[in-house]
Amino acid sequence: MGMDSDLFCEGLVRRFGSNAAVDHVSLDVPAGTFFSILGPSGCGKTTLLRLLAGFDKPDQGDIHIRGERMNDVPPNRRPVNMVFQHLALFPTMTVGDNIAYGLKRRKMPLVERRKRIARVLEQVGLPDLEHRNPQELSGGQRQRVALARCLVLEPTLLLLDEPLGALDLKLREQMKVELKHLQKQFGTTFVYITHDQSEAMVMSDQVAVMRDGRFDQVAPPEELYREPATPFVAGFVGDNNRLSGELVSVRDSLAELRLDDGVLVQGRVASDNLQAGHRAELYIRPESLVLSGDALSPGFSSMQAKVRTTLFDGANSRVEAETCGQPVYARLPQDGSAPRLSVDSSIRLAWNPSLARVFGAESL
Ligand SMILES: Nc1ncnc2c1ncn2[C@@H]1O[C@H](COP(=O)(O)OP(=O)(O)OP(=O)(O)O)[C@@H](O)[C@H]1O
Repeated sequence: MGMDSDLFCEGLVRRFGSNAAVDHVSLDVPAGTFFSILGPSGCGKTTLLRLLAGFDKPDQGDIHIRGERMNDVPPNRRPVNMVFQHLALFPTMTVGDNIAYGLKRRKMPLVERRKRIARVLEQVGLPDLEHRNPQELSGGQRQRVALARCLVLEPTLLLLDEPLGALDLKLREQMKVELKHLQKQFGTTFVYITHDQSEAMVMSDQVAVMRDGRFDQVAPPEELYREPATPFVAGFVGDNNRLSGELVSVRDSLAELRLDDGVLVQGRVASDNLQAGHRAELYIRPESLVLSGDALSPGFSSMQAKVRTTLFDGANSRVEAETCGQPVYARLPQDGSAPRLSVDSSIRLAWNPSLARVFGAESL
């Protein structure tokens, strides 16, 4: 790890005027990792990627690729390739010539070039399309050619800037899975930026959640989902309900909260800024809320809520209810066991406190 990683950065800062678009970011990406940087628009993802590619220079901090310091190495000398959202394949060149372009510039002999092109097209599942033009391909095929064109150069790092952003929903869903398979097959280290949490979650080995130029948390997808380190991560990654109230007490690792309608509920302590008498927020996922009758499982917390509507969406069907003037969502089982819920009826939603996370309200 550390300096031996494919990508290792320490304390990267990039300022525009008084605003730090990248604000002390450190990262450590071992070889063969699918690493995503996930964050909302304007959080600094593109700025960070440009530093890695060498299109821009950090004001502070160091970038190492496979142990070599890159700060003063120009983009074309870095072992890095980049795939953009609007991938520019050369429209008048065949697929084969598009892929050959970078190899030619490296002065690779024709015979070797032919071999590499055939192999990479095979690997991306397009063995017969070498002589087509890009406009004779589907969107997904074009995407795969763009990847093949980069991967054939065998970069240490492939940087991907929202490459699925321009595709329609169905194709995007399919390409997510395909990209993940391709990355594993090639074993190339991917650094992928996106604002789409589902993309990041499905594909990545590690996800860095970025906000205001900083990383809030770097973890595998499942850990981000189950153990979000900050309220921002809890709210940004996957669906979550947020209930706010006043902290009553903390015992062992359980926090007790008084919601604004007076109900006492519990969840696991998730931050070290919890103080009795201060505001706190409890996050509980829709699938962790159960519709409960009179018999409450021992140790469970519960609250009353009023049904607003039910939202049918197959396995992701939910009820939208209201408590303390706030919407709450609970997953509805679709095996026929879900009760019929009429609008304005009162329901009880219960949860195992170990599945809820309690943060102190952030002082901004
Ligand atoms: N050349 C520049 N000059 C001044 N400010 C800039 C420049 N480039 C980016 N910024 C600012 O830096 C911040 C981060 O921008 P950046 O493009 O990195 O965000 P992003 O996360 O990639 O957003 P998006 O998902 O919308 O592309 C923004 O506040 C942006 O306005």
